Amino acid sequence: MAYDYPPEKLSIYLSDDGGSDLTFYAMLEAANFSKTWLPFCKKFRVEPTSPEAYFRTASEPLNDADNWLSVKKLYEEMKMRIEATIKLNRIPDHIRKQHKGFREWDFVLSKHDHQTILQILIDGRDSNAVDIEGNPLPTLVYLAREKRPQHHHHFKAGSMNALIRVSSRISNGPIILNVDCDMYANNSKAIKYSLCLFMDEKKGDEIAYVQFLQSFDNLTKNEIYASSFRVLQQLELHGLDAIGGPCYNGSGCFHRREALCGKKYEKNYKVDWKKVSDTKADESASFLEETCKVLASCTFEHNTTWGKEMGLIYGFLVEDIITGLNIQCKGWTSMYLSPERDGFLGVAPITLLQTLVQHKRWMDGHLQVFLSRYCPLLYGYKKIPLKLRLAYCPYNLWAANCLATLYIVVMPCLCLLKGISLFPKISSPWLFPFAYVAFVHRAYSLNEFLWCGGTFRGWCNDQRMWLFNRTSAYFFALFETILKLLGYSRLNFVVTAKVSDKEALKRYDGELIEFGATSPMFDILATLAMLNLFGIFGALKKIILDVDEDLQVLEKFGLQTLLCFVLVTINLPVYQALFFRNDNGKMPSSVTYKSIIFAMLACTATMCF
Ligand SMILES: O=c1ccn([C@@H]2O[C@H](COP(=O)(O)OP(=O)(O)O[C@H]3O[C@H](CO)[C@@H](O)[C@H](O)[C@H]3O)[C@@H](O)[C@H]2O)c(=O)[nH]1
Ligand SMILES: [Mn+2]
Repeated sequence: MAYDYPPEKLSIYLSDDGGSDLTFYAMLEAANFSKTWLPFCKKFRVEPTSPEAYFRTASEPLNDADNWLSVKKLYEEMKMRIEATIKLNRIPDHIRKQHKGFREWDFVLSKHDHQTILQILIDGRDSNAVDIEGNPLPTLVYLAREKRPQHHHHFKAGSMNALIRVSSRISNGPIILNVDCDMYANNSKAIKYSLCLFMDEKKGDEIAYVQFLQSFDNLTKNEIYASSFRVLQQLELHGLDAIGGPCYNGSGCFHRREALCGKKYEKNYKVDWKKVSDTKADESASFLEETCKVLASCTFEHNTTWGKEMGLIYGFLVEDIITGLNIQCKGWTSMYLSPERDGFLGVAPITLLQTLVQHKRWMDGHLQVFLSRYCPLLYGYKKIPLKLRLAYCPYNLWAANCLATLYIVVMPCLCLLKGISLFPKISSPWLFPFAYVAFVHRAYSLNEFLWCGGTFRGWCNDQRMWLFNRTSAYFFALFETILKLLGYSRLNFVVTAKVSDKEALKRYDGELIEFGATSPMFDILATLAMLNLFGIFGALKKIILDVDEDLQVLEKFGLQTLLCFVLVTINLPVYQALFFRNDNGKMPSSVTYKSIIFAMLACTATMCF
């Protein structure tokens, strides 16, 4: 709400897919607080404009400290009221009386079974809707779309489409910004920046969306879970600008409403910005609340093209990617923006399992896109440049990467135990191509990583996460996508966890990898780690026992042993979690036993046959 932009031209919509009266209450409090907060932001040039993030680090200014402190106190009191209510887990009567909207929850059966709840908390057209200094406030709307067990809700895409329809009736702004629930505005100029691109006289009218770089405010220095996608975001996505535009990443993205609603780009399409502004409805707020409800109902989309041609596309785990691709295939371009001060900050997963689950969903979704009729190579034919079609493919095929990685993790090590040499001898000239791939390619990657502002340890962690992801999350993603194709499994969006306990948070800040749960993914990771440990033992045994052949062994198995050694080094935190840690983040003992048994079985089987 506190963006550096005329408030009367802003409307903010919150989609509550949880359909919770607690969220509604928090929003009501926020609406009230905004009357103080907006003038405060202007006066003290607050950045970031999220009070929670701002007060976490800011200290009072020298001039007008009293005013500053009183607002901070107001904020903290509000926070306490909200937290107390959450603890109570119901809305007390004196609060219920504050707003007619609470009455809606008398009819809510559960979060999966309720009517549309639509409340205009601040009506920007109302002359009484002003802040404490008498300036207008932006419109603020709460929406919980209708949910019924017998109707599919299509996850985030469904909720976005409901929002698009409701907002088109109430404010109908030509540009839509969408932000995930775990992100906050970090740069009050972001709207103006994106408008600069949309309103560019030469190229602006071609742009369908402006995607901001996704950053996170909870990253540690060396990013143990490699969540920032440093190189991808800072180099690769920028590069796409030159060949048709970046993909849509789901959050921190400004869309042209028309393009999002399915309009095709026509040559010489021109927007007259003076005309598009101010097409607001002139009915009363309560009338709008009643008439818009049907737009967010379960049945509204039946027999329409919503989810197919209009709005976000249904049926994919990466609704954002597929929607962006579809828009580009309609002739629009897109742009990538990464201002010096990040536009939006989000929350990255803080445990290994959360990270793996998130990756699994993404890779599952990407592969699903590749195998669907939207496969960029075919679907984009004659619609988008070949370069852009090709650029989508590496991401789409990330999951398939698991096969090669699993091979390189398992086979060299087993062959080492069995005494089969896979790579050229150390003295052979054929060693060169292998050495080249192994060292030069990694050196290049390290260089890129450092260039994008990462640390050396960060790069090592990044490499480890590649290994973990590819051998577990991607493998399961591949597996599940195939099952889905064969009709054995259904689409399921596993929401990334937003809360974790304090101890886990501490370990995260200390950059200690959090296992602490049983999961088939951990079984795989631990087994592979054990396997390579056995491989190294086997190699050492050979070197020590065959004393006179000493050099022969190294000569023949040098590269293979080195590979095993590198894998063992990458896996050091796994051994630590398996055998040496005592905190709750260690590997559960069932995983330890399983991994030892599986690895031993694999080794014995190889030795015997
Ligand atoms: O049934 C649902 C499920 C999710 N969401 C919203 O979708 C957003 C993203 O969900 P989250 O669990 O945070 O997923 P992430 O993995 O963090 O999200 C990334 O990946 C998603 C695609 O998999 C994109 O939609 C997101 O924009 C992108 O940030 C959140 O705001 C959710 O509230 C809904 O509204 N309804
Ligand atoms: Mn998220």
